Amino acid sequence: MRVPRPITVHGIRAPRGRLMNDALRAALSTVIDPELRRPITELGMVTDAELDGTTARIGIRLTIEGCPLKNTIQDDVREAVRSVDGVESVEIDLGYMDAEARNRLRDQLGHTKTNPFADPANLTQVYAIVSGKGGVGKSTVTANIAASLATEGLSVGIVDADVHGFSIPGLLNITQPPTKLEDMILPPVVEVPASRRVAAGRDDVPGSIRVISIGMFLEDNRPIAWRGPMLHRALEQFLTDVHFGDLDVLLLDLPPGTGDIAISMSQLVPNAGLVVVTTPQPAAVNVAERAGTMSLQTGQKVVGVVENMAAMVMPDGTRMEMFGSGGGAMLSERLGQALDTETPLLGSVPLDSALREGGDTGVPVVWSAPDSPSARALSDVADGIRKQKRGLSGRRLPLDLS
Ligand SMILES: Nc1ncnc2c1ncn2[C@@H]1O[C@H](COP(=O)(O)OP(=O)(O)OP(=O)(O)O)[C@@H](O)[C@H]1O
Repeated sequence: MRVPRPITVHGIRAPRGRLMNDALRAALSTVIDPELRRPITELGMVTDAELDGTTARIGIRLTIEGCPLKNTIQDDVREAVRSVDGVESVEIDLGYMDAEARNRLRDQLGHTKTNPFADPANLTQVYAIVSGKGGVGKSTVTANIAASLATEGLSVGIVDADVHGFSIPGLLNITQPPTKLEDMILPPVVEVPASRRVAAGRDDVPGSIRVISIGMFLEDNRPIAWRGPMLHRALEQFLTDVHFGDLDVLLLDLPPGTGDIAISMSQLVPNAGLVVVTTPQPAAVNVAERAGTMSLQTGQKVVGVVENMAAMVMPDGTRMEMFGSGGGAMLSERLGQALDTETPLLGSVPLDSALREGGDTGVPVVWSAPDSPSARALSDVADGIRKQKRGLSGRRLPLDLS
């Protein structure tokens, strides 16, 4: 029987110095690491790619042992390699990077262990979603703004630093823990569902959401009793140790109120704009106003107000104002006067069972029921945020004044 000869190999060397098969390597370059969002061939993860008869032998080196995405990467590798002419079976030799390789990778990613968002030249738009009191829907609004922006093809990050009510992982159905790569943390990534990407005409530019949450670092569901300095350190670590890559937008979900973490945030991310969430109730507006006017002390900008849990339109056309009405407009006006700047009402999100269900199932309503009244209002809020111009405060301007 004639044994097929291995296909000729050209040029490219694997990390161990072996020559790789061009066609297999080209196929492998379409496999994207789910966390790092780059082709595995660029990340030093492919150690071998040989065609032995009709069997493709692929060497893969994962970043860490117990990598939570091991199966996904192997499946993607198999699928990509099977598409190459002449391949009938795929054998994967799985290994792991040593500390040196991981450090090289960290350097290649440009992770500097500094807080990139404090750099005035950083181009990421940063917004803190704040509220005067708990339970007004701040986290739900955050998750949906992120989902809506990602649907438009943006790369979005969320820092969930709401120590007392961290809920972002549940709202986005994230069960995968972050990956630790030496002193760098890779956050789990949530992809926009294919159907939503296609509907938004963004199939070619897939957006994503990278999430880090205080809840990912706690055992069990124990309550956290942290004092200010610990909260400060946690937020600082999220901003320095987590590798978010190049983000278009970073959203910070902070505990409600005007406590220590709000002050820490203003020190760690001075350029962050504030989005103040309130319900339509006058009592909620008073406390939300205090959260907004904190910006007078911190020097941050309030970019707008979101009214949540607004009137629900019933099947007979009547409006059910469970929490009253007018709070959003009132807060927008009061903050505008107090801060002497425009603080628009970015949207009024009605009470909607589709929104609550989306939160319970981990699929934001802008994805699960995009035509529902709450999803439409939340998409408008995201549009309003997207149109914000990044503040020039603290940024270097291209002027030569010498
Ligand atoms: N417009 C809405 N319609 C129906 N349910 C809503 C709406 N907004 C929020 N909810 C529900 O209200 C509850 C509280 O929302 P969420 O956890 O987002 O509030 P929060 O302000 O982040 O609270 P905390 O700061 O205490 O964590 C959740 O169960 C959520 O599903």
